[in-house]
Amino acid sequence: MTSTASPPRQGARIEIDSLSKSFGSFRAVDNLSFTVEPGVVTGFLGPNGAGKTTTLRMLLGLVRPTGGTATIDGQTYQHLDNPGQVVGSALEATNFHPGRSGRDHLRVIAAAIKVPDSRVDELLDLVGISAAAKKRAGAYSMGMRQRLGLAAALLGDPRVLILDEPANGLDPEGIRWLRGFLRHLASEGKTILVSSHMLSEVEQTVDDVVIIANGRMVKQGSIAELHGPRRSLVRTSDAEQLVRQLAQAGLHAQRTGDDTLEVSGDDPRKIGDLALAARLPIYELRDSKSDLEDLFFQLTSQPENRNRNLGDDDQPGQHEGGMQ
Ligand SMILES: Nc1ncnc2c1ncn2[C@@H]1O[C@H](COP(=O)(O)OP(=O)(O)OP(=O)(O)O)[C@@H](O)[C@H]1O
Repeated sequence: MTSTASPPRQGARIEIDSLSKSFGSFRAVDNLSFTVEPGVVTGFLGPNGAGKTTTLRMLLGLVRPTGGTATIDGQTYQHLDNPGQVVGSALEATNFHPGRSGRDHLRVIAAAIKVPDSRVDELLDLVGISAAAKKRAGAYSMGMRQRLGLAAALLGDPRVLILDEPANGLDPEGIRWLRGFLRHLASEGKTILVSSHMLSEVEQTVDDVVIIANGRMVKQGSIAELHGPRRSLVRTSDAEQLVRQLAQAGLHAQRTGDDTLEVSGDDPRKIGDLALAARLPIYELRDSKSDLEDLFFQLTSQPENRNRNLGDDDQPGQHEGGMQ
């Protein structure tokens, strides 16, 4: 494939390759490898202390890896030509001068990354906080701080957006707004990596997931893959008989309760028709979705993945400022 044949891509791929970080004898990130593609929203998930923020900080050149590499568009953050216009990030919703207004906070960043002041009002409007533009950011609610952080991340119209727990502190309406907003940015071809410690919080926002626990990879794939093949739940008067009836028609079904069964496949009409032919009433027929939060818990709480912070002796040292 020649590069001239491919259309220009707005996004840039993030590549994490054998990345590790130790703080003293504590391995916060342990040989992690994954890629994040443009044009989709990727969730970076793991329980508290799993190593998400440390990984993001290495990607942003704020923490020095003990081993491996973290690159954006093939370059480490330090080697990017114009980092402010390649990658925008919001790591902490409190990372601003509390006495400064929201607008002034954005102006300072705009000047630093050489973006015209006009972008500031544009972004305040886009994230829905223009009415509070002149208020002290210190008086903002958590949700408003999240929006301000997002505006700051987007000032340079970056191709890559990295957000640490952006849904924290947002009310249901805010989460809904964020979902639509991130989906829109992804549809423009941006690369979006969003961390969260709750799969249910981002389940409807992300297309792909990277799940880590205890600094290590647990699972990577699409949300659809996590859900597994489609299944239907059926409630009827005689589950055993319906299982037999469906089996004769080549459908795989198994009883899951006194009057319920689960059928593999994706044709509820066929199930309904077969039940009618067998003169069995249908009391309920619906998609049987796996509970992703349960799955997330199972994946991350296996003994080998259980978080060392929650009860181990091998405790990390104090956090330090600056490059670590
Ligand atoms: N500077 C540091 N010094 C010592 N230990 C650290 C330092 N930074 C992080 N850690 C430890 O590394 C582990 C991973 O922390 P990290 O903040 O990356 O996790 P996280 O997945 O982002 O968790 P959370 O969801 O709680 O933010 C934790 O045990 C944390 O205490």
